[in-house]
Amino acid sequence: MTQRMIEITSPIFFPLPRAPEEGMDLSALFPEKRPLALEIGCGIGDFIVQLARLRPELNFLAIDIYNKGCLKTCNRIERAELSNVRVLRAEARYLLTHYLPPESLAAIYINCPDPWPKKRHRDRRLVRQEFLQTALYYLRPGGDFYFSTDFQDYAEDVAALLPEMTGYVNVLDQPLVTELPGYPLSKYMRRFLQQGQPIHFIHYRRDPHLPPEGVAPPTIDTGFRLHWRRVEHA
Ligand SMILES: C[S@@+](CC[C@H](N)C(=O)[O-])C[C@H]1O[C@@H](n2cnc3c(N)ncnc32)[C@H](O)[C@@H]1O
Repeated sequence: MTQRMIEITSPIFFPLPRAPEEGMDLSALFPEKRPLALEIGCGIGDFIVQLARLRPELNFLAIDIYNKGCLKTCNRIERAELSNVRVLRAEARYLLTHYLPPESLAAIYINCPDPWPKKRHRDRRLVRQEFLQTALYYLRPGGDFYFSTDFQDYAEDVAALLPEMTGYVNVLDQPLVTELPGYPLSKYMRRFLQQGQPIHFIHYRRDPHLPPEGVAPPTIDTGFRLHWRRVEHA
């Protein structure tokens, strides 16, 4: 699908260069130095605006490949006068593996990622084993991994993968929950809840005792939408 590109001039938006530049440090985009967290697929920004208010001790990168969503997110952040969010138009795996140092994230949030409900499209899902391995590499020890979805089988797949992986510990006493007190609701979550569909939440953490050498570097080099950056900027 081709997107109509709207130029984003908001000071909240950071136009990511095609390739990382020498000495580039995304944590320097913020007026105050704080631990850095990442929301992947921020949509129109209604989750991040709530979260950034709730967690003023963190700086947030909110990313999406959807240009109009980035624009709407910037507008929301500007209206809310929040200084701890920057919006980037970026593909998740590309951003992680090209622009962020290992162990640089205090938290990763992924809400209602594209579910790819058809069986033959399941391998297009973002959150699979390779992705979880990559996320672990970029989380700092003790860093949080949050995942929510309205798709039960997506939630079950992720909930089955995580206990098998060295380096993640479950923060909850169950693999999946349908309520996570204090966790803001995104646009998609609200929509599904209004339709009577539950949202499934997962909250793991990188094992705080896992040494850096205990985490394998990412191997992701293929995957649906991973070509996006090259295509869009060609
Ligand atoms: C179903 S929407 C959910 C939006 C929002 N998180 C919510 O819960 O309301 C999924 C979003 O993820 C974005 N997205 C999908 N794949 C992505 C990727 N690989 N990297 C970054 N964003 C992605 C889409 O453009 C879309 O805005």
